[in-house]
Amino acid sequence: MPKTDIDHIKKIYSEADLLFSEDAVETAISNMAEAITSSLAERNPVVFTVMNGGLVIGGKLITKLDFPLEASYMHATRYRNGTSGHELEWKVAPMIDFNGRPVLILDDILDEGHTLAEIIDYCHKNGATEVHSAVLVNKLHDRKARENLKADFVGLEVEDRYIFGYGMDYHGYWRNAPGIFAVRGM
Ligand SMILES: O=P(O)(O)OC[C@H]1O[C@H](OP(=O)(O)OP(=O)(O)O)[C@H](O)[C@@H]1O
Ligand SMILES: Nc1nc2[nH]cnc2c(=O)[nH]1
Repeated sequence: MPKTDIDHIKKIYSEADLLFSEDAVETAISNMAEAITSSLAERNPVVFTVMNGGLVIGGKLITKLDFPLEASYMHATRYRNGTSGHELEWKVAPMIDFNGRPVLILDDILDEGHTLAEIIDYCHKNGATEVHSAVLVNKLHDRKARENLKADFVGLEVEDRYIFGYGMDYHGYWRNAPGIFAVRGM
C-alpha cells in the first residue's frame, strides 16, 4: 500500500467490524488494573511497556495501578507496521536496570506470542527475579509460539482476525481508534 493512501486507511475504518466498544475496553483495563494491583502491589516491579503497540494500554493502565512503581519502555517489533509477523527486531532495549527485581511487561496483543516469549526470555536472562505479563488482548487460535503460552493478565479475548485500535495499528495507522476493530475480510 502506498504510504500516502489515506483514503484507503479511512475506508478500512469505516468498513471495520467493531469487536469491543470503548466502554467495554475501558472496563477491561480497569479489571486488569485491579488484578495486577492485587498481585503485584507489594513486589516493587519495574513496569515495561512494549512499544509501539503498548502505547495506549501502557498509558491507560499504569494510572490505575495503585502502588508506587517505576515505568519505562522497550521497543521490539515483529510486524513492522504490516499485517504479518517476521523475526523480532529490537529497536530499543530496556533502559532501567531490572537485575534482581520483578518485571511486569505490558503489551497490546498476544497473537502468536513470539514477541512476548522472546521478551520474557530476555528479562530472565538479564536477571529479572520474576517476569509477569499483561496484554490488553489475547487472540484465540492454536498457533501460539509455545505450548500453553499465556499472559498472566488478559483484558479481552478476540477472535482470529486482524484487529486495530487501542494501540494496535493497520499499516501504522489507527492506533488511536477508540475501540477494538477487525479489518473487514481479514
Ligand atoms: O504475538 P505476536 O504474534 O508476536 O504479535 C504481538 C506483537 O505484535 C505487535 O507488535 P508489532 O510487531 O506489530 O510492532 P508495533 O508494536 O510497533 O505495532 C504487538 O504490539 C505485539 O508486540
Ligand atoms: N494491529 C495488530 N497487530 C498485531 N500483531 C499481532 N497480531 C496483530 C493484530 O491482529 N493486529
